[in-house]
Amino acid sequence: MLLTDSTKIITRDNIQLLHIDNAFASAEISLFGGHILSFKPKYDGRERLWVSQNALFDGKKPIRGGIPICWPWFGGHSGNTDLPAHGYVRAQNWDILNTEESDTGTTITLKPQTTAGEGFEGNAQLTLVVHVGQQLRIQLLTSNLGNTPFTFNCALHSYFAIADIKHCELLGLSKQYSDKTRSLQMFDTPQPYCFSEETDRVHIEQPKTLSIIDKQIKTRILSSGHDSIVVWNPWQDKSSSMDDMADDSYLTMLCVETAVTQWQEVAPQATHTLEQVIK
Ligand SMILES: O=P(O)(O)OC[C@H]1O[C@@H](O)[C@H](O)[C@@H](O)[C@@H]1O
Repeated sequence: MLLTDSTKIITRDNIQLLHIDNAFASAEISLFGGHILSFKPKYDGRERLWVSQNALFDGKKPIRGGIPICWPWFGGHSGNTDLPAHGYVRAQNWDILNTEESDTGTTITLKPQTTAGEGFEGNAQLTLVVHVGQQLRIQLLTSNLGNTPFTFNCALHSYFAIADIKHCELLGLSKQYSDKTRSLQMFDTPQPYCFSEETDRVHIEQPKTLSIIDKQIKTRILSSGHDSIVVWNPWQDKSSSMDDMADDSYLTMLCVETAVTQWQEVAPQATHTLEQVIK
């Protein structure tokens, strides 16, 4: 695969990373999982993504942090609890299909080595298109190559780097959410939306724009092709119980995930596009 001048491959432990450095930004994408690990626009030099200091790069376990790709289901599998949470492509090696430079940045196209796996019957093609420019644009395209429709769920499970979870606010959500920490009961979205405990919520609404306000600094998240936004912070006890998170690391991260959780149908020869843009 021919890489452009602004892209190179580096190795970290057992995995290969694509490092991108162009006039607008730098970024890093792990070929294990098609998993974006870093995005730093040059106009402010601020890292937008959080990666756990205890994350494993063993090429077996999904990386804790960055933007895991959840597909073709979200959370646990509905029929078989033995199957991996969030699907199987985040623990797979991905291939580079193309790298391209334009006036606005570098575009990288990747695909997982296979889309077939236990727990999913569809004949699908999955493509990840990442544009690294002044903003980061991520598109996850799910195409149906078969003759019958299939349904799937997915998410761009972004971990945002923040200064302090106890002093940050999420703007842009207003309806009800299903609370995974309270037996999936429905609650009204708090206003203002601040954080003081374990948070694991599926908001069934489709806001185009969300903002994380963190010590006056704003990170903007634009979404399309989604039916939900998932908001997650494990808080202290769960962080401590996870091997790949430090005890206090919940303080500096917030997941805001552009997601499909309501089983999107894809007709034969059709393509569904899930998109998240980070500014
Ligand atoms: O540990 P994992 O599989 O990466 O998942 C992390 C979290 O991901 C969130 O999307 C889920 O809503 C949480 O329930 C889950 O704990």
